[in-house]
Amino acid sequence: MRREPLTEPLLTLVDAQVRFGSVHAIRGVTLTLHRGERLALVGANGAGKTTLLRLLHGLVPGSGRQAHPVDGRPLVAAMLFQRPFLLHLSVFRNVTLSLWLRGVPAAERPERAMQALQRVGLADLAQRSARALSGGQQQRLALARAWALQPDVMFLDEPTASLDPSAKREVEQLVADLAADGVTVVMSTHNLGQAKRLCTRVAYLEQGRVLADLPVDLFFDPVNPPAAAAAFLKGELPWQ
Ligand SMILES: Nc1ncnc2c1ncn2[C@@H]1O[C@H](COP(=O)(O)OP(=O)(O)OP(=O)(O)O)[C@@H](O)[C@H]1O
Repeated sequence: MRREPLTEPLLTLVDAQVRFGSVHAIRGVTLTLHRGERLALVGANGAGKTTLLRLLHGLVPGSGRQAHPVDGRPLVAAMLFQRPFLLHLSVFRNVTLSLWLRGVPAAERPERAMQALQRVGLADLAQRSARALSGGQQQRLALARAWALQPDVMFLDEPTASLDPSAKREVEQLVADLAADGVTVVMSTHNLGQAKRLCTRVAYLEQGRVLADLPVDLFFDPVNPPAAAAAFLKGELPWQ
């Protein structure tokens, strides 16, 4: 497979550590995230994927993180959680409120919110209560809310984990669309097929360490799988 040249770095971790009391959740992780990459984090339950996403986003205190400026301004990032946290408000207000929280001027909010809702196919439901949406629609709303922020990078924590196959496909398509728009993506997933479909690079975590970090074709090389992840890959196949 042809390798894309690396673009400028957005985020760097150098020997990053995260501790929750006696739990050492991230141990000595060093990685650089470049603009335009789509990085999948894979590994068993408790390996540290969510914590690594939260560290990259700056949501947990940890050492060794550096966010780089983009075109001379601070990096803009957004995170999507496994189960979206939605307020008891309309679909539209859920988006405008997050724009308000990020300091977007009032005059810009309605248009940006509607554009984002159109992008995810929810414009017709703008006035409906967000809590009345189906699981797949809620995840699409969460994507719209993140996309409205015009982020450089999006962190997705198992974005399709609780969805049925058709909602899963819709959300996967939207993630692919966001990436095609130039948004850098880091996502955790237990679905290796999804990592293969959506990502350019895969990092395998075990007990808080990154044991393999490779371009997607090398990670899933059927002849020479990365030794550190071979047992995991064998256990998780066949892909869903
Ligand atoms: N807020 C917290 N307080 C204490 N321990 C935590 C906290 N968050 C995570 N941990 C611990 O850190 C380790 C890594 O958890 P994390 O949720 O990052 O794993 P994961 O790979 O995302 O797991 P899963 O696939 O089950 O979502 C686990 O041992 C977990 O119990």
